[in-house]
Amino acid sequence: MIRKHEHWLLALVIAGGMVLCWLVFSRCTSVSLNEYVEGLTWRQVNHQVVLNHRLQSNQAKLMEPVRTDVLTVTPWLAPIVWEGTFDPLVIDEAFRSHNLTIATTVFAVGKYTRFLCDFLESAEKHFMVGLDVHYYVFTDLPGDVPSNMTLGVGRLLSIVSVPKFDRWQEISLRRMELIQTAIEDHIHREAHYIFCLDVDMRFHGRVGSEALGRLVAAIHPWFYMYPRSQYPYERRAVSTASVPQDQGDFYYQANIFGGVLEDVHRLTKTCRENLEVDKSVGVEAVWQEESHLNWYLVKNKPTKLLSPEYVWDDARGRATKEIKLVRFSSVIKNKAEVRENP
Ligand SMILES: CC(=O)N[C@H]1[C@@H](OP(=O)(O)OP(=O)(O)OC[C@H]2O[C@@H](n3ccc(=O)[nH]c3=O)[C@H](O)[C@@H]2O)O[C@H](CO)[C@H](O)[C@@H]1O
Ligand SMILES: [Mn+2]
Repeated sequence: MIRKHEHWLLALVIAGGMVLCWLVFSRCTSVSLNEYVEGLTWRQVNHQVVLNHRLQSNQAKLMEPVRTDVLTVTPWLAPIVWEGTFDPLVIDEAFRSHNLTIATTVFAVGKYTRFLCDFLESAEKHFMVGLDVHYYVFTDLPGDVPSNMTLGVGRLLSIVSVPKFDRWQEISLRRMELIQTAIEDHIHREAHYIFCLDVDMRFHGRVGSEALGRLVAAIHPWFYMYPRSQYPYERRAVSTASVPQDQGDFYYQANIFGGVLEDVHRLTKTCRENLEVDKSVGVEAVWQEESHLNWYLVKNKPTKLLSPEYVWDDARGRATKEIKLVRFSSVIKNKAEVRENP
């Protein structure tokens, strides 16, 4: 009787040991996976503003705000960049000596390759002029990427081959996954900052170092005058992108977002994971990856916001009086003709 009892005890100890080993092993593998991602080495960014002793901006006067018609700082003390809030000479001088490389991702899949020429030509005139820019063109049609474009000094273009998905929504939302993977594969070694841009866009004015920050997003040109309850966030609780009526600060447009590699990597990884959870239950958020981006930015506040000057829409017509300068805007496109599906 006692012997039988001992056998049971032994079996119990062995089983317990096996469970313990499995727990330790599975923890080790998950830790090492996390470490792989966290172990990426990010290029350090120097945030000091050091100016040439001869260069001074006009004196800023505390009692004379430069813009009284718009909000220039958020409740969490992030600046909102508008014309008049910065001195381009001072900002450029402050960043010039840091030898920065700005990775710039742009997707041109299927018929969207037709937008590349104007996009790149205008970017060469206005986007991060004076800094090193490395464009990464993600496309399924490498032969359609303009090859005769002369890029400025310090500016490079690489082509990243990607598959074409059947639906435009899928092409658009898969960008989160493809950007995450590209950062892990090589971009983390190659750049200090990254900007992720739509291709059906054109630059009209300066988008320079004033737009650099840890985590940067642009305020959507169609919704900034509305209360948060009217923002087109995903509202269905079944989606991981769901935002309740009483939350949210601004509605951001996904046509331009960026920041330092580490922060943008975390953003794309989280959005990609949430997009996959949604997909597994057959849900697609109302504005695809833009809904997920907005959900992320409700929780993780951007450190710098770009006013709608930085993401205008030609379809809105002439800019309103608070927009002193349209810098970057969506071109009008025939959606039915250019997209894969309605
Ligand atoms: C006014 C409006 O309706 N805005 C929404 C619409 O923006 P957009 O109309 O700006 O979406 P879009 O058609 O420009 O697609 C986004 C980007 O994906 C790439 N692309 C897309 C399709 C394709 O066949 N090939 C290709 O390369 C390309 O870089 C393009 O710029 O859709 C987005 C979908 O995420 C967002 O929800 C926007 O809020
Ligand atoms: Mn677009």
